[in-house]
Amino acid sequence: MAPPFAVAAVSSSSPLFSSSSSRPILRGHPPLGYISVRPRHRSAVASAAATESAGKLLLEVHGLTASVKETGQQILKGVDLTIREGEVHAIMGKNGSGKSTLTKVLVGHPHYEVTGGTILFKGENLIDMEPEERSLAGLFMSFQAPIEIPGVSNYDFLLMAINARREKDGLPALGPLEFYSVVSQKVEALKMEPKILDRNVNEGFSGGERKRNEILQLSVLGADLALLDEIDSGLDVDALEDVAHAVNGLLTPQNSVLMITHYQRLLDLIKPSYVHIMAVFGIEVDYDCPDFPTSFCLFFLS
Ligand SMILES: Nc1ncnc2c1ncn2[C@@H]1O[C@H](COP(=O)(O)OP(=O)(O)OP(=O)(O)O)[C@@H](O)[C@H]1O
Repeated sequence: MAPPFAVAAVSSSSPLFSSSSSRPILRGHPPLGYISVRPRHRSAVASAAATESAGKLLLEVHGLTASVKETGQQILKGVDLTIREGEVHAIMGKNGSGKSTLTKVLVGHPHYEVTGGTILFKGENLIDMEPEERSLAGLFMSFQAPIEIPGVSNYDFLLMAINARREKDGLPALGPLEFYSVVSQKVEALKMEPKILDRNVNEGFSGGERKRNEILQLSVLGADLALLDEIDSGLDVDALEDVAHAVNGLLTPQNSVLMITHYQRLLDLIKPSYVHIMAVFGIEVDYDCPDFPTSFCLFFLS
């Protein structure tokens, strides 16, 4: 049976934190698998002003439930999540609480079945789209364990992927030489060896190389919403800084990032506008957090 985890967004400025101990006040038990990111305690005027100044809606998830297709085991039990353009969201929480499953469901991973709720991406029903269509619509996912593609070089893979995106956008295909000048700059920016382009996708790559390669794919393809699942795992300090620098360099007021992490060090490098925490014990805290001091997250994880 899946554990009774809940997800909430928290802020240091929240009155739910007592000033003396910085501990959150428990507010009863939210529904299992619950995620909410919308502030509940703002005044109507403050809420209206915030909505007016906020970016356009990018992702709207409501009451999402999902199961493992093969066994019918329910993993997601009613997820609500709203992401606007220009926001960086982080999800933290205990192992096995459903963080990766949520992102895999968003990209249409075939192992999972959506059993209820809605997902709108840029106003379109994401659930009706094939995984390829989701990618072409501007969704990118960096997997926790990136897969190998034997027999396909990194260079050919990236060229195919970018040309598929360009075709969808009505742009002419890039030729191999033209693309080389684009991709080699990205490789250099990520401090990767140029020969990484000639190697088969992820074949024999070290853990760190795989993670950098995921971010190389993101920087070549671009995305309206990038889902980054534990991009910090397996990276040494320098590599983490390079990867975070690359992700920060891709952020614009029009695109967004949803990152999963267990570590504060990533949040120190890629500053989140919202942090959602998979919490046990039915803690429900529900605020946005532009200046979130990430040590608060660790309280929940300890
Ligand atoms: N395809 C699957 N088959 C069986 N069980 C699955 C499958 N996918 C996910 N689960 C189960 O669902 C639960 C949530 O898994 P998930 O990987 O989403 O957790 P997580 O929060 O990302 O964990 P971690 O922090 O360890 O990466 C786990 O108990 C996991 O074993």
